[in-house]
Amino acid sequence: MTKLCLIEDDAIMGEALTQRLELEGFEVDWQRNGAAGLAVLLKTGPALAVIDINLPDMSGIDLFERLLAESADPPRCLFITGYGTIDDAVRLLKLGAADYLTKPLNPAQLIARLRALTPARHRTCVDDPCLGLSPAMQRIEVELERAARHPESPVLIRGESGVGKEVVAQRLHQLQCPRAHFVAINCAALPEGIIESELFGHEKGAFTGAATLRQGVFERAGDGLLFLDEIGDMPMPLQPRLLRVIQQRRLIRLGGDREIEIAARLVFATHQDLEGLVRSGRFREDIYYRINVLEIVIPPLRERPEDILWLTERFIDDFGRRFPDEQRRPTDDDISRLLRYHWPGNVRELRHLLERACIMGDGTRLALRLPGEAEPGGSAEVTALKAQARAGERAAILAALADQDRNLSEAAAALGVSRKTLWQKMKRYGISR
Ligand SMILES: Nc1ncnc2c1ncn2[C@@H]1O[C@H](COP(=O)(O)OP(=O)(O)OP(=O)(O)O)[C@@H](O)[C@H]1O
Repeated sequence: MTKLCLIEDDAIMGEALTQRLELEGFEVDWQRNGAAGLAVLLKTGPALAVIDINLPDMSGIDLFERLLAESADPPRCLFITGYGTIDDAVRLLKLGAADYLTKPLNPAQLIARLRALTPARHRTCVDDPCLGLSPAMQRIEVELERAARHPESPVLIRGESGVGKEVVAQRLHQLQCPRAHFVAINCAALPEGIIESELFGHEKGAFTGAATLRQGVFERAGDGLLFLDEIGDMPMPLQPRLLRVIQQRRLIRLGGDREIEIAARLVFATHQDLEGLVRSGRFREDIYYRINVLEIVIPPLRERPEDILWLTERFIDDFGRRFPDEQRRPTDDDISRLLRYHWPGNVRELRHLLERACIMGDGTRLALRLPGEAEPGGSAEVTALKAQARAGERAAILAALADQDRNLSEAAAALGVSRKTLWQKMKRYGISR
Protein backbone atom coordinates (compact mmCIF):
# COMPACT_ATOMS: atom_id res chain seq x y z
CA MET A 1 0.00 0.00 0.00
CA THR A 2 1.15 3.52 -0.68
CA LYS A 3 1.70 5.46 2.55
CA LEU A 4 0.20 8.91 2.56
CA CYS A 5 0.14 11.63 5.21
CA LEU A 6 -2.89 13.93 5.17
CA ILE A 7 -2.39 17.23 6.99
CA GLU A 8 -5.81 18.86 7.35
CA ASP A 9 -7.29 20.73 10.31
CA ASP A 10 -10.92 20.62 9.15
CA ALA A 11 -12.50 17.62 10.88
CA ILE A 12 -15.20 16.96 8.29
CA MET A 13 -12.94 17.28 5.30
CA GLY A 14 -10.15 15.31 7.00
CA GLU A 15 -12.44 12.44 7.83
CA ALA A 16 -14.09 12.34 4.41
CA LEU A 17 -10.74 12.41 2.62
CA THR A 18 -9.24 9.76 4.88
CA GLN A 19 -12.14 7.43 4.19
CA ARG A 20 -12.02 7.96 0.47
CA LEU A 21 -8.24 7.58 0.26
CA GLU A 22 -8.33 4.38 2.30
CA LEU A 23 -11.03 3.01 0.01
CA GLU A 24 -8.70 3.74 -2.90
CA GLY A 25 -5.98 1.65 -1.28
CA PHE A 26 -3.78 4.30 0.37
CA GLU A 27 -2.51 3.85 3.92
CA VAL A 28 -3.47 7.19 5.43
CA ASP A 29 -1.96 8.92 8.45
CA TRP A 30 -4.18 11.95 9.16
CA GLN A 31 -2.64 14.81 11.15
CA ARG A 32 -4.62 17.87 12.24
CA ASN A 33 -1.89 20.53 12.44
CA GLY A 34 1.35 21.52 10.78
CA ALA A 35 3.77 20.60 13.59
CA ALA A 36 2.32 17.11 14.04
CA GLY A 37 2.20 16.64 10.27
CA LEU A 38 5.80 17.71 9.81
CA ALA A 39 6.91 15.30 12.52
CA VAL A 40 5.17 12.42 10.71
CA LEU A 41 6.65 13.41 7.34
CA LEU A 42 10.14 13.46 8.83
CA LYS A 43 9.80 10.31 10.93
CA THR A 44 7.77 7.83 8.91
CA GLY A 45 8.73 8.90 5.37
CA PRO A 46 5.43 8.39 3.50
CA ALA A 47 5.52 8.39 -0.29
CA LEU A 48 2.96 11.18 -0.55
CA ALA A 49 1.57 14.07 1.47
CA VAL A 50 -1.66 15.97 0.98
CA ILE A 51 -1.40 19.27 2.85
CA ASP A 52 -3.94 22.00 3.42
CA ILE A 53 -2.16 25.29 2.78
CA ASN A 54 -4.03 27.02 5.63
CA LEU A 55 -3.15 25.28 8.87
CA PRO A 56 -3.82 26.67 12.34
CA ASP A 57 -0.20 26.68 13.53
CA MET A 58 1.83 27.35 10.39
CA SER A 59 1.38 28.07 6.70
CA GLY A 60 1.88 25.45 4.03
CA ILE A 61 4.92 27.37 2.83
CA ASP A 62 6.57 27.36 6.27
CA LEU A 63 5.87 23.67 6.60
CA PHE A 64 7.26 22.86 3.17
CA GLU A 65 10.40 24.95 3.68
CA ARG A 66 11.11 23.21 6.96
CA LEU A 67 10.49 19.82 5.36
CA LEU A 68 12.94 20.58 2.56
CA ALA A 69 15.53 21.80 5.06
CA GLU A 70 15.27 18.76 7.30
CA SER A 71 14.53 15.82 5.02
CA ALA A 72 16.93 14.26 2.54
CA ASP A 73 14.12 12.42 0.74
CA PRO A 74 10.90 14.40 1.21
CA PRO A 75 7.61 12.89 0.06
CA ARG A 76 5.82 14.25 -2.98
CA CYS A 77 3.59 16.98 -1.61
CA LEU A 78 0.25 17.98 -3.06
CA PHE A 79 -1.25 21.13 -1.54
CA ILE A 80 -4.91 22.01 -1.18
CA THR A 81 -5.54 25.69 -1.64
CA GLY A 82 -8.49 27.97 -1.12
CA TYR A 83 -9.51 30.78 -3.41
CA GLY A 84 -7.25 33.34 -1.74
CA THR A 85 -4.05 31.28 -1.65
CA ILE A 86 -3.33 30.53 -5.30
CA ASP A 87 -0.25 32.77 -5.21
CA ASP A 88 1.14 30.74 -2.32
CA ALA A 89 0.45 27.55 -4.27
CA VAL A 90 2.39 28.84 -7.24
CA ARG A 91 5.27 29.75 -4.89
CA LEU A 92 5.15 26.22 -3.49
CA LEU A 93 5.41 24.73 -6.97
CA LYS A 94 8.49 26.86 -7.58
CA LEU A 95 9.98 25.53 -4.34
CA GLY A 96 9.44 21.98 -5.60
CA ALA A 97 5.97 20.95 -4.47
CA ALA A 98 4.55 18.27 -6.73
CA ASP A 99 1.15 19.79 -7.36
CA TYR A 100 -1.79 21.71 -5.97
CA LEU A 101 -5.56 21.48 -6.24
CA THR A 102 -8.08 24.17 -5.46
CA LYS A 103 -11.15 23.95 -3.23
CA PRO A 104 -13.86 22.80 -3.62
CA LEU A 105 -11.90 19.63 -3.98
CA ASN A 106 -12.96 17.03 -6.53
CA PRO A 107 -12.05 13.69 -4.87
CA ALA A 108 -11.80 11.79 -8.18
CA GLN A 109 -9.35 14.37 -9.45
CA LEU A 110 -7.36 14.18 -6.21
CA ILE A 111 -7.10 10.38 -6.52
CA ALA A 112 -6.04 10.59 -10.16
CA ARG A 113 -3.32 13.13 -9.29
CA LEU A 114 -2.11 11.07 -6.34
CA ARG A 115 -1.86 7.95 -8.45
CA ALA A 116 0.09 9.90 -11.02
CA LEU A 117 2.43 11.10 -8.28
CA THR A 118 2.99 7.74 -6.58
CA PRO A 119 6.62 6.83 -7.19
CA ALA A 120 6.95 3.41 -8.85
CA ARG A 121 9.02 2.03 -5.97
CA HIS A 122 6.09 2.57 -3.61
CA ARG A 123 3.68 0.54 -5.69
CA THR A 124 3.25 -3.03 -4.72
CA CYS A 125 2.04 -5.75 -7.03
CA VAL A 126 -0.76 -6.89 -4.76
CA ASP A 127 -2.73 -3.66 -4.74
CA ASP A 128 -1.37 -2.45 -8.05
CA PRO A 129 -3.80 -3.57 -10.72
CA CYS A 130 -2.04 -5.09 -13.69
CA LEU A 131 -4.53 -4.40 -16.45
CA GLY A 132 -6.45 -1.32 -15.39
CA LEU A 133 -8.50 0.38 -12.71
CA SER A 134 -11.89 0.13 -14.38
CA PRO A 135 -14.42 -2.37 -13.03
CA ALA A 136 -14.30 -4.11 -16.42
CA MET A 137 -10.54 -4.70 -16.28
CA GLN A 138 -10.67 -5.69 -12.63
CA ARG A 139 -13.30 -8.27 -13.55
CA ILE A 140 -11.06 -9.56 -16.32
CA GLU A 141 -8.19 -9.87 -13.86
CA VAL A 142 -10.40 -12.11 -11.67
CA GLU A 143 -11.53 -14.14 -14.71
CA LEU A 144 -7.90 -14.67 -15.68
CA GLU A 145 -7.05 -15.95 -12.22
CA ARG A 146 -9.79 -18.55 -12.61
CA ALA A 147 -8.80 -19.40 -16.18
CA ALA A 148 -5.20 -19.88 -15.04
CA ARG A 149 -6.33 -22.84 -12.92
CA HIS A 150 -7.82 -24.63 -15.97
CA PRO A 151 -5.08 -24.65 -18.57
CA GLU A 152 -6.75 -27.31 -20.73
CA SER A 153 -9.65 -24.98 -21.71
CA PRO A 154 -9.18 -22.65 -24.67
CA VAL A 155 -9.61 -18.92 -24.08
CA LEU A 156 -11.08 -16.49 -26.61
CA ILE A 157 -10.22 -12.82 -26.11
CA ARG A 158 -12.35 -10.32 -27.97
CA GLY A 159 -12.18 -6.57 -28.37
CA GLU A 160 -11.45 -3.78 -30.82
CA SER A 161 -7.99 -3.38 -32.25
CA GLY A 162 -5.52 -1.99 -29.71
CA VAL A 163 -7.60 -2.64 -26.56
CA GLY A 164 -4.92 -4.90 -25.11
CA LYS A 165 -5.85 -8.44 -26.15
CA GLU A 166 -2.23 -9.53 -26.27
CA VAL A 167 -1.54 -7.81 -22.94
CA VAL A 168 -4.39 -9.83 -21.41
CA ALA A 169 -2.95 -13.03 -22.89
CA GLN A 170 0.44 -12.13 -21.41
CA ARG A 171 -1.17 -11.58 -18.04
CA LEU A 172 -2.75 -15.04 -18.22
CA HIS A 173 0.66 -16.45 -19.04
CA GLN A 174 2.14 -14.68 -16.04
CA LEU A 175 -0.56 -16.09 -13.78
CA GLN A 176 -0.52 -19.58 -15.20
CA CYS A 177 3.01 -20.48 -16.27
CA PRO A 178 5.41 -17.52 -16.05
CA ARG A 179 8.50 -19.64 -16.58
CA ALA A 180 7.21 -21.44 -19.67
CA HIS A 181 7.16 -20.06 -23.22
CA PHE A 182 4.80 -17.38 -24.50
CA VAL A 183 4.49 -17.75 -28.26
CA ALA A 184 2.36 -15.33 -30.28
CA ILE A 185 1.36 -15.67 -33.90
CA ASN A 186 -0.77 -13.34 -35.99
CA CYS A 187 -2.87 -15.46 -38.33
CA ALA A 188 -3.70 -12.43 -40.50
CA ALA A 189 -0.08 -11.42 -41.06
CA LEU A 190 1.25 -14.73 -42.39
CA PRO A 191 1.29 -15.39 -46.14
CA GLU A 192 -1.02 -18.27 -46.98
CA GLY A 193 1.87 -20.29 -48.41
CA ILE A 194 3.73 -20.59 -45.13
CA ILE A 195 0.99 -20.47 -42.52
CA GLU A 196 0.49 -24.22 -42.48
CA SER A 197 4.12 -25.06 -41.76
CA GLU A 198 4.35 -22.13 -39.33
CA LEU A 199 1.44 -23.55 -37.35
CA PHE A 200 2.05 -27.27 -37.57
CA GLY A 201 5.74 -27.51 -38.49
CA HIS A 202 7.29 -29.68 -41.18
CA GLU A 203 9.75 -32.52 -41.51
CA LYS A 204 12.98 -32.16 -43.46
CA GLY A 205 12.20 -32.59 -47.16
CA ALA A 206 8.42 -32.29 -46.66
CA PHE A 207 8.26 -29.93 -49.64
CA THR A 208 10.65 -28.13 -51.97
CA GLY A 209 12.67 -25.75 -49.84
CA ALA A 210 12.08 -27.63 -46.57
CA ALA A 211 15.81 -28.16 -46.06
CA THR A 212 15.54 -28.72 -42.32
CA LEU A 213 12.98 -29.89 -39.83
CA ARG A 214 10.91 -27.05 -38.44
CA GLN A 215 8.70 -27.07 -35.37
CA GLY A 216 5.38 -25.26 -35.61
CA VAL A 217 4.13 -22.79 -33.03
CA PHE A 218 2.02 -25.42 -31.27
CA GLU A 219 5.20 -27.34 -30.54
CA ARG A 220 7.39 -24.33 -29.89
CA ALA A 221 5.04 -23.12 -27.16
CA GLY A 222 5.88 -26.31 -25.20
CA ASP A 223 3.92 -26.33 -21.96
CA GLY A 224 3.56 -22.55 -22.06
CA LEU A 225 0.95 -20.43 -23.79
CA LEU A 226 0.22 -20.13 -27.50
CA PHE A 227 -1.52 -16.90 -28.51
CA LEU A 228 -3.24 -17.12 -31.90
CA ASP A 229 -4.16 -13.56 -32.80
CA GLU A 230 -6.70 -12.62 -35.51
CA ILE A 231 -8.14 -16.12 -35.55
CA GLY A 232 -11.01 -14.82 -37.70
CA ASP A 233 -8.52 -14.54 -40.56
CA MET A 234 -7.52 -18.19 -40.53
CA PRO A 235 -7.83 -19.36 -44.15
CA MET A 236 -10.82 -21.65 -44.63
CA PRO A 237 -8.78 -24.58 -46.09
CA LEU A 238 -6.69 -24.75 -42.89
CA GLN A 239 -9.59 -24.67 -40.50
CA PRO A 240 -10.43 -28.44 -40.51
CA ARG A 241 -6.84 -29.24 -39.58
CA LEU A 242 -6.81 -26.58 -36.89
CA LEU A 243 -10.02 -28.00 -35.44
CA ARG A 244 -8.49 -31.48 -35.23
CA VAL A 245 -5.42 -30.14 -33.48
CA ILE A 246 -7.47 -28.17 -30.96
CA GLN A 247 -9.78 -31.09 -30.30
CA GLN A 248 -7.28 -33.91 -30.10
CA ARG A 249 -4.40 -31.83 -28.74
CA ARG A 250 -2.15 -33.76 -31.07
CA LEU A 251 -0.62 -32.95 -34.46
CA ILE A 252 1.46 -34.46 -37.24
CA ARG A 253 4.06 -32.21 -38.88
CA LEU A 254 3.79 -31.67 -42.64
CA GLY A 255 5.45 -34.62 -44.34
CA GLY A 256 5.60 -36.54 -41.07
CA ASP A 257 3.79 -39.56 -39.71
CA ARG A 258 4.37 -39.32 -35.98
CA GLU A 259 1.77 -37.78 -33.67
CA ILE A 260 3.03 -35.08 -31.35
CA GLU A 261 1.23 -34.14 -28.15
CA ILE A 262 0.35 -30.50 -27.59
CA ALA A 263 0.84 -29.28 -24.04
CA ALA A 264 0.38 -25.54 -24.52
CA ARG A 265 -2.51 -23.42 -23.30
CA LEU A 266 -4.38 -22.16 -26.34
CA VAL A 267 -5.53 -18.56 -26.37
CA PHE A 268 -7.29 -17.09 -29.39
CA ALA A 269 -8.07 -13.44 -30.11
CA THR A 270 -10.06 -11.50 -32.62
CA HIS A 271 -11.41 -7.99 -33.21
CA GLN A 272 -13.88 -9.37 -35.76
CA ASP A 273 -17.51 -10.36 -35.48
CA LEU A 274 -16.92 -14.13 -35.42
CA GLU A 275 -20.66 -14.88 -35.39
CA GLY A 276 -21.02 -12.85 -38.58
CA LEU A 277 -18.09 -14.73 -40.13
CA VAL A 278 -19.77 -18.01 -39.20
CA ARG A 279 -23.06 -16.87 -40.75
CA SER A 280 -21.35 -15.82 -43.96
CA GLY A 281 -19.49 -19.13 -44.16
CA ARG A 282 -15.99 -17.72 -43.62
CA PHE A 283 -15.40 -19.29 -40.23
CA ARG A 284 -16.36 -22.82 -39.27
CA GLU A 285 -19.06 -23.10 -36.69
CA ASP A 286 -17.42 -26.12 -35.05
CA ILE A 287 -14.18 -24.20 -34.44
CA TYR A 288 -16.16 -21.26 -33.16
CA TYR A 289 -17.76 -23.45 -30.47
CA ARG A 290 -14.48 -25.20 -29.75
CA ILE A 291 -12.49 -22.05 -29.03
CA ASN A 292 -15.27 -20.10 -27.39
CA VAL A 293 -15.07 -21.85 -24.02
CA LEU A 294 -13.73 -19.09 -21.77
CA GLU A 295 -14.62 -15.82 -23.46
CA ILE A 296 -13.03 -12.59 -22.29
CA VAL A 297 -14.41 -9.38 -23.75
CA ILE A 298 -12.30 -6.21 -23.39
CA PRO A 299 -14.38 -3.04 -23.72
CA PRO A 300 -13.04 -0.18 -25.85
CA LEU A 301 -10.92 2.37 -24.00
CA ARG A 302 -13.53 5.15 -24.42
CA GLU A 303 -15.83 3.12 -22.13
CA ARG A 304 -13.16 2.92 -19.42
CA PRO A 305 -12.34 6.46 -18.29
CA GLU A 306 -10.54 5.21 -15.15
CA ASP A 307 -8.13 3.33 -17.39
CA ILE A 308 -7.45 6.37 -19.55
CA LEU A 309 -6.06 8.11 -16.48
CA TRP A 310 -4.32 5.03 -15.10
CA LEU A 311 -2.65 4.18 -18.40
CA THR A 312 -1.69 7.82 -18.98
CA GLU A 313 0.09 7.85 -15.67
CA ARG A 314 1.85 4.55 -16.45
CA PHE A 315 3.01 5.62 -19.89
CA ILE A 316 4.27 8.96 -18.58
CA ASP A 317 6.03 7.20 -15.69
CA ASP A 318 7.67 4.79 -18.15
CA PHE A 319 8.95 7.73 -20.13
CA GLY A 320 10.23 9.43 -16.97
CA ARG A 321 12.08 6.26 -16.00
CA ARG A 322 13.72 6.05 -19.42
CA PHE A 323 14.58 9.76 -19.44
CA PRO A 324 15.02 10.85 -15.80
CA ASP A 325 15.69 14.47 -16.79
CA GLU A 326 12.34 14.73 -18.53
CA GLN A 327 9.58 14.29 -15.95
CA ARG A 328 6.24 15.25 -17.48
CA ARG A 329 2.91 15.73 -15.74
CA PRO A 330 -0.56 16.13 -17.23
CA THR A 331 -2.39 19.38 -16.48
CA ASP A 332 -6.10 19.45 -15.60
CA ASP A 333 -6.78 20.54 -19.16
CA ASP A 334 -4.73 17.61 -20.56
CA ILE A 335 -6.75 15.22 -18.41
CA SER A 336 -10.12 16.55 -19.47
CA ARG A 337 -9.09 16.42 -23.15
CA LEU A 338 -7.84 12.85 -22.77
CA LEU A 339 -11.16 11.91 -21.17
CA ARG A 340 -13.22 13.62 -23.88
CA TYR A 341 -11.45 12.00 -26.85
CA HIS A 342 -13.04 8.83 -28.29
CA TRP A 343 -9.88 6.70 -28.83
CA PRO A 344 -10.68 4.78 -32.03
CA GLY A 345 -7.22 3.16 -31.79
CA ASN A 346 -7.70 2.37 -28.08
CA VAL A 347 -4.69 1.86 -25.80
CA ARG A 348 -2.26 1.64 -28.71
CA GLU A 349 -3.31 5.11 -29.81
CA LEU A 350 -3.06 6.48 -26.27
CA ARG A 351 0.41 5.04 -25.89
CA HIS A 352 1.72 6.50 -29.15
CA LEU A 353 0.11 9.85 -28.51
CA LEU A 354 1.64 10.16 -25.04
CA GLU A 355 5.05 9.06 -26.28
CA ARG A 356 4.93 11.95 -28.73
CA ALA A 357 3.55 14.34 -26.10
CA CYS A 358 6.41 13.42 -23.73
CA ILE A 359 9.13 13.74 -26.36
CA MET A 360 7.87 17.09 -27.63
CA GLY A 361 7.02 18.38 -24.13
CA ASP A 362 8.99 20.89 -22.16
CA GLY A 363 9.76 20.92 -18.43
CA THR A 364 6.86 19.18 -16.75
CA ARG A 365 4.52 20.12 -19.59
CA LEU A 366 3.23 17.57 -22.08
CA ALA A 367 2.86 18.67 -25.70
CA LEU A 368 -0.47 16.94 -26.00
CA ARG A 369 -2.16 17.10 -29.36
CA LEU A 370 -5.25 15.00 -30.01
CA PRO A 371 -6.54 14.20 -33.50
CA GLY A 372 -9.13 16.70 -34.61
CA GLU A 373 -7.95 19.44 -32.25
CA ALA A 374 -6.67 22.72 -33.67
CA GLU A 375 -2.89 22.86 -33.75
CA PRO A 376 -1.35 25.35 -31.37
CA GLY A 377 -1.31 28.60 -33.27
CA GLY A 378 -4.12 27.49 -35.51
CA SER A 379 -5.44 24.66 -37.62
CA ALA A 380 -4.47 24.12 -41.23
CA GLU A 381 -7.48 26.23 -42.21
CA VAL A 382 -6.45 29.10 -39.98
CA THR A 383 -2.88 28.86 -41.27
CA ALA A 384 -4.12 29.11 -44.86
CA LEU A 385 -6.25 32.13 -43.95
CA LYS A 386 -3.27 33.81 -42.31
CA ALA A 387 -1.15 33.20 -45.42
CA GLN A 388 -3.86 34.77 -47.55
CA ALA A 389 -4.08 37.78 -45.25
CA ARG A 390 -0.30 38.24 -45.45
CA ALA A 391 -0.34 38.07 -49.24
CA GLY A 392 -3.12 40.68 -49.29
CA GLU A 393 -1.21 42.97 -46.91
CA ARG A 394 1.94 42.74 -49.03
CA ALA A 395 0.02 43.61 -52.18
CA ALA A 396 -1.61 46.61 -50.44
CA ILE A 397 1.81 47.93 -49.31
CA LEU A 398 3.26 47.58 -52.81
CA ALA A 399 0.25 49.40 -54.30
CA ALA A 400 0.45 52.26 -51.74
CA LEU A 401 4.20 52.66 -52.33
CA ALA A 402 3.64 52.82 -56.10
CA ASP A 403 0.77 55.31 -55.68
CA GLN A 404 2.91 57.59 -53.48
CA ASP A 405 6.05 57.40 -55.65
CA ARG A 406 7.69 55.21 -53.02
CA ASN A 407 7.45 57.96 -50.40
CA LEU A 408 7.36 56.05 -47.12
CA SER A 409 5.59 58.70 -45.01
CA GLU A 410 2.87 59.24 -47.55
CA ALA A 411 2.40 55.54 -48.20
CA ALA A 412 2.11 54.99 -44.42
CA ALA A 413 -0.49 57.74 -44.15
CA ALA A 414 -2.44 56.27 -47.05
CA LEU A 415 -2.42 52.85 -45.38
CA GLY A 416 -3.35 54.33 -41.99
CA VAL A 417 -0.28 53.02 -40.15
CA SER A 418 2.77 54.69 -38.68
CA ARG A 419 5.93 55.05 -40.73
CA LYS A 420 7.72 52.67 -38.35
CA THR A 421 5.04 50.00 -38.73
CA LEU A 422 5.19 50.28 -42.50
CA TRP A 423 8.95 49.97 -42.47
CA GLN A 424 8.78 46.86 -40.23
CA LYS A 425 6.20 45.25 -42.49
CA MET A 426 8.28 46.03 -45.60
CA LYS A 427 11.25 44.30 -43.96
CA ARG A 428 9.10 41.28 -43.08
CA TYR A 429 7.74 41.00 -46.63
CA GLY A 430 11.10 41.64 -48.29
CA ILE A 431 10.01 44.92 -49.92
CA SER A 432 12.89 47.30 -50.56
CA ARG A 433 12.53 51.04 -50.69
N1 LIG B 1 -3.52 -2.78 -19.76
C1 LIG B 1 -2.48 -2.30 -20.43
N2 LIG B 1 -1.40 -1.87 -19.78
C2 LIG B 1 -0.35 -1.38 -20.45
N3 LIG B 1 -0.27 -1.30 -21.79
C3 LIG B 1 -1.32 -1.72 -22.49
C4 LIG B 1 -2.48 -2.25 -21.86
N4 LIG B 1 -3.36 -2.59 -22.81
C5 LIG B 1 -2.78 -2.30 -23.98
N5 LIG B 1 -1.55 -1.79 -23.81
C6 LIG B 1 -0.62 -1.35 -24.87
O1 LIG B 1 -1.39 -0.99 -26.01
C7 LIG B 1 -0.82 -1.52 -27.19
C8 LIG B 1 -1.82 -2.45 -27.85
O2 LIG B 1 -2.03 -3.61 -27.03
P1 LIG B 1 -2.25 -5.06 -27.64
O3 LIG B 1 -1.27 -5.35 -28.74
O4 LIG B 1 -2.31 -6.01 -26.52
O5 LIG B 1 -3.70 -4.83 -28.27
P2 LIG B 1 -4.54 -5.83 -29.17
O6 LIG B 1 -5.93 -5.70 -28.73
O7 LIG B 1 -3.91 -7.20 -29.12
O8 LIG B 1 -4.35 -5.16 -30.60
P3 LIG B 1 -4.64 -5.83 -32.06
O9 LIG B 1 -6.11 -6.14 -32.13
O10 LIG B 1 -4.27 -4.72 -32.99
O11 LIG B 1 -3.75 -7.03 -32.15
C9 LIG B 1 0.46 -2.18 -26.79
O12 LIG B 1 1.51 -1.26 -26.95
C10 LIG B 1 0.27 -2.50 -25.33
O13 LIG B 1 1.48 -2.54 -24.65
